[in-house]
Amino acid sequence: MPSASSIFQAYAAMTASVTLFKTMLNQLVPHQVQLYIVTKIHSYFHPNSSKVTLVIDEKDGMSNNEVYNAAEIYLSARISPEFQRFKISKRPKDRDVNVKFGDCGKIADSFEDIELVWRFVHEASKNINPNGGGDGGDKRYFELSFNKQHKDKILNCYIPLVLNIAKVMCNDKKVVKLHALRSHSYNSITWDSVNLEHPSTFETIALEPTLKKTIIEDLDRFLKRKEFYRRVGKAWKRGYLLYGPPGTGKSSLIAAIANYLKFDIYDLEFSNIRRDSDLRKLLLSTKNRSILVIEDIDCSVELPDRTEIRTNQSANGPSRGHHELTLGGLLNFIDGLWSSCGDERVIIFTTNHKERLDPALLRPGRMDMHIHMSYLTSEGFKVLATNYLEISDPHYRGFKEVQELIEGVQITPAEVAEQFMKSEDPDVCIQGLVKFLKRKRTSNNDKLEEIKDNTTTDELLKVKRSKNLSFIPKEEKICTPI
Ligand SMILES: Nc1ncnc2c1ncn2[C@@H]1O[C@H](COP(=O)(O)OP(=O)(O)OP(=O)(O)O)[C@@H](O)[C@H]1O
Ligand SMILES: [Mg+2]
Repeated sequence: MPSASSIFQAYAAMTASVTLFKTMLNQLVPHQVQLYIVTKIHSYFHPNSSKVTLVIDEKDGMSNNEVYNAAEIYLSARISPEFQRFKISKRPKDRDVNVKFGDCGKIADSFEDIELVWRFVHEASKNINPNGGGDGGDKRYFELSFNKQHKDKILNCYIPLVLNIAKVMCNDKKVVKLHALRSHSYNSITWDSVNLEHPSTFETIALEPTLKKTIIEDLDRFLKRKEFYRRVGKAWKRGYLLYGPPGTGKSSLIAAIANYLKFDIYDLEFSNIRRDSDLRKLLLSTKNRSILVIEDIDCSVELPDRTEIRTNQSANGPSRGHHELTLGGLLNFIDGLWSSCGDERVIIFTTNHKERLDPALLRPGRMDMHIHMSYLTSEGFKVLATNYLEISDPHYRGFKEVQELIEGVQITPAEVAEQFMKSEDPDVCIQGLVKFLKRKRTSNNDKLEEIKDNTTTDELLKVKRSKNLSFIPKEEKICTPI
């Protein structure tokens, strides 16, 4: 049996050699390398420490954390049937039920062969609110764990992918909103919103097929060109001017565009706005991915143009008129300030009288595309017959006669829609439309005869145009991308 003194001697010798080894190691091996070796040895005995965990809090200070929101949406599509517990909710304005990954354990995911585990954590606040629940100080976060060596790839590729997938999923579910102006008693004006229930889509709208195709392609191109707009230093916005007689589908086209893009509509009614400063405030509070609509721009409000304002101001001092809103103020936003602080904006003006518009609004570069919404054509009639009467057979009885009549009479889609609403029997509707078209043709002929007796040929032509009488060849639908 070894004596206590021999044990002590052996221990002293070992301590001395460890100290000597340490000194030599410190002299021979740099500190960084030593650390690496120690970490490697440690991770061999503790394999879990090769994992890293990202914590994604619900809030970042006062603001929402976009990564948290995206993770919530992304993971909702990955809830597998074996989960026994998850959350569902539906807010009044939601279209569908939302499924959320709640206290249901872990969700495994993979990205380029990297294994990932998501975990949802909810820490209830200890302070009890008398109205029920916590005091609002509950903490919610996601934990995302994976092997440390993939940290850069996860941060630079996987997280952006989650954000993008969530954006697309959100867009699919998105309920398009219509924002309209609301005046308050204390002289301020704000946006008020409702769900856009307008059912108009590119399938239901009666338009020349080529015009429809051109508009859809233009919108698609616009959405794809974020980088292009950045490169050429232009604001990422697109302007459309829709012009044509009442009832030809200008407002319906706006709703179809909104439903297609899933963009909210901001309906800017000029008569409610007094000053440029109000206009600026309202426009700055609109969101990206939205459509700003100004209907009937020619008669919305008497917008004095820039030269008028300058002349009035030099003659009478600064204008203190009731309406201090100027065309310049509006144009500044379209071209200047607002364009540079908003992304994915569409601006649509409508008018029944393009010729009355201020040339400043029409000059190239301001409205990218001028779209003429005109009277119904044979092709447009087929779309309406399919939508309203559910008849897609182009040889259906009565169609030939209607199409011949339509070629000689100017009739709006709204007028045809009205005829098609009169009965549930398609044959009755077609007969009613034939009679309506014949009456319209006769009354136009009578008017022309009456005018003819008292006017010269030039005047007659003018009258024909101004009254949109028949026998004038239909103007071609103009669609001018600028
Ligand atoms: N091109 C069209 N395709 C399908 N339906 C149409 C079309 N044009 C008009 N309609 C029908 O007529 C109704 C009125 O159309 P809409 O309000 O879009 O016309 P508008 O051109 O905006 O008229 P206004 O100049 O008076 O504002 C619509 O609700 C729709 O039912
Ligand atoms: Mg309209």
